[in-house]
Amino acid sequence: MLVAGVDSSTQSCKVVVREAETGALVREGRATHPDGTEVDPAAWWGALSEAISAAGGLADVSAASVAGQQHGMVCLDEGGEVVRPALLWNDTRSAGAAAELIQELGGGQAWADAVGLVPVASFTITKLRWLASNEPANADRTAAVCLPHDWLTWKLAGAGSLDALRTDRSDASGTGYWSTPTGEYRPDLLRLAFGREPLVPEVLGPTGIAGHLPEGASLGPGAGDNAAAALGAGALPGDVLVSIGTSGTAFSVAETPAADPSGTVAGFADTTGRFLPLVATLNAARVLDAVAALLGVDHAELSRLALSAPPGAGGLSLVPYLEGERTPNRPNSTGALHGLTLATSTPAYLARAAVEGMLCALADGLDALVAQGAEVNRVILVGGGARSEAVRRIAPEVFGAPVVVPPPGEYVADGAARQAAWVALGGDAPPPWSGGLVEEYEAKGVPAIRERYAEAREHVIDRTA
Ligand SMILES: Nc1ncnc2c1ncn2[C@@H]1O[C@H](COP(=O)(O)OP(=O)(O)O)[C@@H](O)[C@H]1O
Ligand SMILES: O=C(CO)[C@@H](O)[C@H](O)COP(=O)(O)O
Repeated sequence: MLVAGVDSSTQSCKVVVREAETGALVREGRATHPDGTEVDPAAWWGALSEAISAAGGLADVSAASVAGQQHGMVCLDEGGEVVRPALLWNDTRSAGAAAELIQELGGGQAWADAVGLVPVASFTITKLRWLASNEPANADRTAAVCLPHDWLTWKLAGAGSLDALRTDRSDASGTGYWSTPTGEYRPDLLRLAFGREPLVPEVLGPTGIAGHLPEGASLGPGAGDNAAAALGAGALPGDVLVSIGTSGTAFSVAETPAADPSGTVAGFADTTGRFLPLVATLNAARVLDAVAALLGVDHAELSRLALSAPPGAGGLSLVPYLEGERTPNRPNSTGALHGLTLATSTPAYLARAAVEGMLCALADGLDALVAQGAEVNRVILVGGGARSEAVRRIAPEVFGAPVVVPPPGEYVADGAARQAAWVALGGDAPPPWSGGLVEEYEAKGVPAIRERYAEAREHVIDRTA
């Protein structure tokens, strides 16, 4: 029996077809997404169709699930047409709306208690407030609001009435109007943000059926991409997953919901009925892309250069806020390079500072998870940035914990496929797919890297416009 999993992520769409019982990979395909923090969902549909074709089609699968980038606001009118391009998780125009909403509900603690997170520009609820305030005609046309994975699942199921929209608790928990602690929508918060209650998708349980493909295969509930990665990588208690994709994320599977009034840790839900405390940064793999482009080298050479410079890069510290930042909440900030001397003005030192700076921002996230009660026995590194040898070898020095790297793969799409297998096979738990051999990286922690970074990150300036 075959199942399919989809990862509709920020930069691309990936499809895997696997054997339901064993998880063995049978076929895969991918296609790219356009750049930008505002994207017409039609581009995702085009990329999904291309990736499905590249993966040999879905005619022979028994079930499929879609995972996707979290938080993006997809507004639909009464007829199911998209009202405006989706605002993505990394679009910071709703930072002011986030500040308003925090103040209106009575502060961070009130939000953490109500839904498990404190609004920042990434979360859907702030985008709805921005729409109501800045594009009233588009707000008026909005009959339903859903997330990227909900919309793609609905399209795969034939784009019926708006009542057919479905989601899952992991992605619902990133909206700001669904409560992780209670497992219910908060229509009052939707009204607070948007002035009224647009239709929102029904939230399915872990193996709920969201619809069917034209050939009859069941569509699972799907998931937010980070929750799907946790399922795909088979994280155990004491593991923290760090994903280095467009976003950088650090998260673990927990038995109880997080409620961090500072907003650093977002108290998301996972795909299985548990919880997924998570810290996200806006700047991860693309920091390395940018520095490689700046130096005129490819990723392999960037990695070689970084590893040729000493730990700490001679005091050169790169603060990676190239897209503004969400953790810490500095949406208008810019990146910075501190500690430049004649000796450190070389490609090798810059490459090392880029890798270390990007990892230091994630190490701050690990600290925040620990403060919320997470154990960090080991870090599992996934995402495109984990393909860099420099990242893999420098990560334990920065994190001060052992790092394991599963074989290169598409862990979000795999998690979606494993959910689809659970839907197809039934039972109390997803099938126990065995992962491949992991590579282990251990190194003595180098606290000086983070100490220097902590000093540097206090000295950034905001963008001019
Ligand atoms: N060897 C490598 N070293 C560093 N970065 C890499 C490498 N290979 C791919 N990447 C980067 O990883 C990112 C894509 O990772 P991915 O996890 O698929 O992101 P997303 O899920 O956000 O679309 C791109 O920015 C890409 O340039
Ligand atoms: O905003 C978050 C998590 O809260 C991001 O992790 C998005 O879910 C996008 O993920 P990638 O495309 O970078 O994997």
